[in-house]
Amino acid sequence: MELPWSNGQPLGTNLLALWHTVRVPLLVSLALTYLAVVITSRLRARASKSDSPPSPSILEPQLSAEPDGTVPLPEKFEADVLSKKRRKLSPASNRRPKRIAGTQVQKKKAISPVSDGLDPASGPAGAVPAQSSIQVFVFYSSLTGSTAQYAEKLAKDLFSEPPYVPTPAPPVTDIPDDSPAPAKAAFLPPIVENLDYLDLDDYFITPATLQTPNTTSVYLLVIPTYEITSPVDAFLEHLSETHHDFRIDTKPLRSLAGFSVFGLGDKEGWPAEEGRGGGVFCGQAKEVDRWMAKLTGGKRIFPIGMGDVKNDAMGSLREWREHLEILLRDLASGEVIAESNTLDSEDEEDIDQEDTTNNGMEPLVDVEDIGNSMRQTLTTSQPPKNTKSASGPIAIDFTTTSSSKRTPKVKEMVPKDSPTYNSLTKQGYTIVGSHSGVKICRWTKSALRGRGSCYKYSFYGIKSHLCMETTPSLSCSNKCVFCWRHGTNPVSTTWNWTVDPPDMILQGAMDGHYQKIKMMKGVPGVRADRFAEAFRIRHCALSLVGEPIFYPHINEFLDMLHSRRISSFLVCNAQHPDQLARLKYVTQLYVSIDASNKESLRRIDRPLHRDFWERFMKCLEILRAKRHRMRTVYRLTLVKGFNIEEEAEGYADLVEKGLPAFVEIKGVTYCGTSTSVGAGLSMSNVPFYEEVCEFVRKLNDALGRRGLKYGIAAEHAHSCCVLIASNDYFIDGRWHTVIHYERFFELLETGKEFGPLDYVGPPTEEWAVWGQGGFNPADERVYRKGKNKGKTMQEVAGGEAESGCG
Ligand SMILES: Cc1cc2nc3c(=O)[nH]c(=O)nc-3n(C[C@H](O)[C@H](O)[C@H](O)COP(=O)(O)O)c2cc1C
Ligand code: SF4
Repeated sequence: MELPWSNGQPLGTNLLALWHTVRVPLLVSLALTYLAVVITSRLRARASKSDSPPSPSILEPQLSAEPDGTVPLPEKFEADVLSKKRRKLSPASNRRPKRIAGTQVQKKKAISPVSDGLDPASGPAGAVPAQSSIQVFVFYSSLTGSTAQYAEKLAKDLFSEPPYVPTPAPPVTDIPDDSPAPAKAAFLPPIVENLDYLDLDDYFITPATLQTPNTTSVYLLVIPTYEITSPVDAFLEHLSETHHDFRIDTKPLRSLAGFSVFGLGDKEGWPAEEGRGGGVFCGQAKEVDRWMAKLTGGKRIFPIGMGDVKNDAMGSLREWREHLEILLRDLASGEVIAESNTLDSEDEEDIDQEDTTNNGMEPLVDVEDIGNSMRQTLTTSQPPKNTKSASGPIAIDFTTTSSSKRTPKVKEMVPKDSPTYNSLTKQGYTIVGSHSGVKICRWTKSALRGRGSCYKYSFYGIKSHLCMETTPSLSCSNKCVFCWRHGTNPVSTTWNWTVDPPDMILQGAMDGHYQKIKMMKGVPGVRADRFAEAFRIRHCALSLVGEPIFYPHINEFLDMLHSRRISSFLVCNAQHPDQLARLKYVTQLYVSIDASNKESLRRIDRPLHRDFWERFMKCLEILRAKRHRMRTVYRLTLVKGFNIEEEAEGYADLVEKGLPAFVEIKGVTYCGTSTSVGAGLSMSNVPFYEEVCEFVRKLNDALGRRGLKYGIAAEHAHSCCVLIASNDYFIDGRWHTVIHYERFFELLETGKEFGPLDYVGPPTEEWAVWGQGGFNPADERVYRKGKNKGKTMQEVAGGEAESGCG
């Protein structure tokens, strides 16, 4: 076929010619058309985007329209998003109802800032008004100070962050909403309380009452566990006694809004998880949880949490708090009042039965399962899946490791396999039996080398290399800030351990002492004559650490010492009037007077007894009565910033009360333990000798003003110690502070009554009287080099010096 415009050429040739003719205009027009299409579509897209509602994926669960057209945003967006958005909206758009796209949720909730802001008054206008208040109390107990920090942190962080939502709400309509409910009650700022010093009756027999009307309380308890006796034991005992006291309602704390417990423990040291009590990881916190469930009638807001102090306990506390906050918010909304945990009498029996039949074992919920178990707890009246009973304690393991090792219950005060035992032996103590200790003092070593004895030689004639320092009770009822016990010794108000016989303790202590003396034989400078003498103990200082008077057979122990012609100094902490009253003869009887008034004593001695001041005063009365039978001494340990300033008059009043024969005043020895550091003690609290002397003069003047006949008798500047003595010991124009030891034993052997002035020794050495320094010229004085020169031996001695009350 031939085409009209083919000019007789073949078809291919003609088509090619045609393409060459039209190609340029054609390609240009195609490109222009494409450009026009792209630009139009982009402009459309931009225009349509500016009209779209917010992305459902971000705001969907929390948003819905308000009648006034504003949008109640979830709290975490409130600060930044809400203000920006409201600023953007024109008045016209404000009047128009806003269309919100997304899945409809079951309940619309917008938490009022009042429920999260801690002060209702600080809530912005338009916030849901608070009808009542909830007071959160954060209680803690602490032996070495760390739990105090966790408790403070908990109180500080509570509600400080946006609400935590465990899982994002799935896009279905029939599940409960995790977002916070409107608050009906406002949270007042949390109050932190130390259980160790609280009058427990005021908080745990009846709930703490506040003056504020319509206020209910929530108790959060942060509890460490101790295998040894600790203040937690006293708290547990109080809870148990309250529950069993027939005069008190068995659920006296039922009007609390709720409680929850967080335990702190050391999983590496105490890996056992089953059961409760000391020796088990967080075992005592579990006990507290159980008692609180009983006393409140099951008002457990959230299951017990646990933190391993060696494995991110702060992180565990944070997780626990975040979950707890959800339930606290719900509590504030009035929707959930721990009702699934409410106990009836059958439940209580179950718990009691569980104690005996199940060996106290509790199911653990893994941290990953918290969301699920919580959801179940909140939404159904059934117990959570992994738990045996919602009414029993539900332990949540916020730590990651696990172990099945069991630790046996402790019956002895310091068992051989305990950390206390290890810690004490590392510090150089020899543990005798299960509750006694002996340690060679740095002054004993010094005397063996001819470098001087301690103040006891200057004041009373005791040679340090003939002195044994020991205690029949490593436990004490104080937690003095300057104590050397490194915070690991048992503390208790009563003796509740097995008791070793006195002869065994004495023999063990002497063996331990001689063993340590033997180890000195190779030490350069040890004098042969003194080394030989040292194997005949002539004096026993019952001080060291702990409370010797605590030992039930202390009188027999003293008798044994005296029958071996070993004199005795006994230092007690003025907290055990009954034992003090029962005490028979001591060569010299001391009470530690660490402060002149109640508040100062509480701060410095941190006593466990709630009636510590009454006990203290009673002991002074007893001492006053005993002054006719034996030499009595007040031991003052001066701590700068704690008990020196403005206290001379107060101390003078105490001297007037007890009329001791002597007042020994010494500067504190800085031990630098974490406990003392935790209590705010540093080298700056150690007074210089001049400061001690200045205080002594003030005290002496104050005594004079009261008409009390005392004088400054002797000094031992080397150990920062000064002696004030009753004028009874100023005989024939000279001080007679030295003891006639042989006479003391003879008097004892007569079996007749005698008094302290019957065994007064020779005059105080001239070099020891006040103003002469107190260093025996027969000894070699050694000064240390370097920056410590000029400070007292006590300051530079570090861990080698005598104990806080020794
Ligand atoms: C002597 C001693 C005994 C302890 N016994 C236990 C125990 O039985 N179970 C446990 O979980 N933790 C035990 N711990 C670890 C403490 O509970 C943990 O260190 C806690 O943080 C101490 O709190 P605090 O510093 O406030 O006293 C023990 C610690 C010490 C020093
Ligand atoms: S210094 Fe003495 S009284 Fe004070 S806690 Fe230590 S052992 Fe007890």
